[in-house]
Amino acid sequence: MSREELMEELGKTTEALPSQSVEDQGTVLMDPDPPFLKTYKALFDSQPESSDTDQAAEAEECELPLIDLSRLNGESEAEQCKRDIMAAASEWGFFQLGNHGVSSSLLDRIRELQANVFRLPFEKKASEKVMDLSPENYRWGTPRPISLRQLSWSEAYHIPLTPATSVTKTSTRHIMEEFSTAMSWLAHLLAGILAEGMGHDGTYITENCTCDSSYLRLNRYPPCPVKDRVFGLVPHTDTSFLTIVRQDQVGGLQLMKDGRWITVKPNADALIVNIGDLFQAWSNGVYKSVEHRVMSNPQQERFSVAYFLCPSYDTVIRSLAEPAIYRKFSFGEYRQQVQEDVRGTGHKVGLARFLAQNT
Ligand SMILES: C=C1C[C@]23C[C@@]1(O)CC[C@H]2[C@@]12CC[C@H](O)[C@@](C)(C(=O)O1)[C@H]2[C@@H]3C(=O)O
Ligand SMILES: O=C(O)CCC(=O)C(=O)O
Ligand SMILES: [Fe+2]
Repeated sequence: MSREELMEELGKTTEALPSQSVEDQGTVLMDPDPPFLKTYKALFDSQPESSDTDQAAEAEECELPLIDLSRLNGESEAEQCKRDIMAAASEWGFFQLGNHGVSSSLLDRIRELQANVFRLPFEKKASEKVMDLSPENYRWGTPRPISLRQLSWSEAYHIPLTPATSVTKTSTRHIMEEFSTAMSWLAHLLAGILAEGMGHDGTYITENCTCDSSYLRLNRYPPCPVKDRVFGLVPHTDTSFLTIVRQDQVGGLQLMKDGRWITVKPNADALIVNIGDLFQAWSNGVYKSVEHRVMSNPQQERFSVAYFLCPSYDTVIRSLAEPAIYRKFSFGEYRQQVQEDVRGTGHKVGLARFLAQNT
């Protein structure tokens, strides 16, 4: 969708903007960035300027295991390819996919859509439906950070993949559906291979991960003038079975490996796959949901899009093996606990809340 088409589509809603004096209007109207410095002023004023060394120090760059997915088509190579996927999920919790079959033109159209949507004025993103993305799905910063270490200098659209309610599908919805269909197919393929590695035929995943519980997350990381004091996205593990991420050339994604942060080298042709909390619990710790974060960048804005493979809320995650590390829990219970912790303490606790011996 070109910028002209987008502005045309938005033209119908521009008069809805709040009436402000010209200079305010100038500020309000055009600034796409969320008001981080203003909103979290108390934190910036009260916390020392000292930048946290582990954030300032450049983490070493690594080549994530790269899996060439076309090997699955070869008679002889398919089994080895599956073993490589299981090994990466177990030792790294992360791997990259080459020859994944998602067209680069689709990836480019998603990036272009993100650039157009996120460049709209913050006021509009926060208060109005932008194309068919509603303001409830627009997130930015962190709900109630206690310290700057808990603040994420980023904004995101969280897009549930329930079948589109609107009959007239806008071009946005088309692009989203095309992309999420491709991601869903890949995610189910990988989940099936990982489940097979656990001696299960994977139907448990495919039957429970209907598309209406998985979701897309469009991320934008605005340029950050206080780079050494905040993250683009705070360290976290994902609340999913697995996540497929496409980052752009700017880079900044880091993951924890052997107690050290390492930077994932951007590779425009590859998709990044990371194991989420639910696969770690279900596999009883065989597959690892690894902490990752995004570093803020003073000069360049960064975009990424993530697809989260999630089961329905009533699906019970029960460890396959004994003794179970985690007690069984429903995905709904898990999500609820994560949200409670994020709202209450400013960060996600995650699986540590569900250790078996806690019962
Ligand atoms: C502030 C937070 C919300 C989040 C957990 C976190 O501490 C940082 C990352 C956020 C994220 C990103 C990916 C997923 O959408 C999510 C569910 C997750 O696992 O980590 C969200 C968390 C959330 O919104 O609950
Ligand atoms: O932007 C990235 O590269 C990673 C985003 C991420 O970790 C997430 O959305 O959970
Ligand atoms: Fe993540």
